[in-house]
Amino acid sequence: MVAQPHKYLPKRSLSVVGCPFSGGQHRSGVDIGPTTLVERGLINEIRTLGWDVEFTGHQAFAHLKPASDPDDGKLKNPRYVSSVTRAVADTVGQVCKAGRFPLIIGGDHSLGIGTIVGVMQKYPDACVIWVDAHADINTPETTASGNIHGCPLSFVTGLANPPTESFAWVPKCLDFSRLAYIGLRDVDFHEKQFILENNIAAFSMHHIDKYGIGKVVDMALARVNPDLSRPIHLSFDVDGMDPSVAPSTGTPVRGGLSWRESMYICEALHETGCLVAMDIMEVNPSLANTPEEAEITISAGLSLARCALGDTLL
Ligand SMILES: NC(=[NH2+])NCCC[C@H](N)C(=O)O
Ligand SMILES: [Mn+2]
Ligand SMILES: [Mn+2]
Repeated sequence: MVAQPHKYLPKRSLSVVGCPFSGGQHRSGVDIGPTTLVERGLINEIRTLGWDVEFTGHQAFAHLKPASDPDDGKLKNPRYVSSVTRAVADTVGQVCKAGRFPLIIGGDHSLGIGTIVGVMQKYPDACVIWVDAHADINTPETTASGNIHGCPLSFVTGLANPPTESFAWVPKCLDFSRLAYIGLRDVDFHEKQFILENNIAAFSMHHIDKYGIGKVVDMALARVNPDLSRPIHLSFDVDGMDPSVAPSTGTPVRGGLSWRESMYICEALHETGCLVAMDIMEVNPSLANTPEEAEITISAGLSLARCALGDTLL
């Protein structure tokens, strides 16, 4: 495919939305993901690609942390996650409405609640490509861990809506027919049922082995965006990548996307001219056995951003 002119953005303008947040899971350090990516030159790398980049510092969440936040059923930190994702939805909504591309860097994947709600405010018919080892579609009832980063898609699709009282503000804004997964390999029992019952487009590592990544991206687009007539929101959990290329993450799963398969997804979505928003989630530089492990994970995060934003190989 030859790169198309962008269908939704008048010019290459982008806002980096840094979300230093770890409340959707239990391992500390994922909150330094965004700060580390920016320190390692994210902004400049994107500017080099011809984007006008706005970055006015990371989002501040500390004031949103309640003094006490007892579990809501099984859900951990429900009030904190709710307030943070609500603030992120506002910010992302404003960025999109201003005609800019939000590049949201996490932080844990509970932030996806906010990024999807925000993107849908401007682009209500957008589709979501969710690259992840996990399906992140547990409901407050089915979650075994209580970690909300394993639940965002049940909230925004209405599978669990309103999910609980603390998340009553979350609109049902993503139809199952507009969600496609790539890279799945660690999906919980109930999540498999939800995917099958609701006919969600789901491409696991098995499909990538069988068809190759080129075909899988085409098949995913054929399901959720057949005529390339819808905006695309790419939500990339770095644990979708194999731990050999992205080891510094909270829930690594062996047998994942290679470096090139990961970059290919981003390049191919860029080429559609429909990409309007991107999340890079679950980079946790503190979970590294060696400095090299953190290094390669950060490089991978930077590279995903460049590939999605028009870096070309030639
Ligand atoms: N965004 C992630 N890394 N999610 C991992 C989710 C793991 C598991 N399915 C859970 O519900 O807890
Ligand atoms: Mn994951
Ligand atoms: Mn995830």
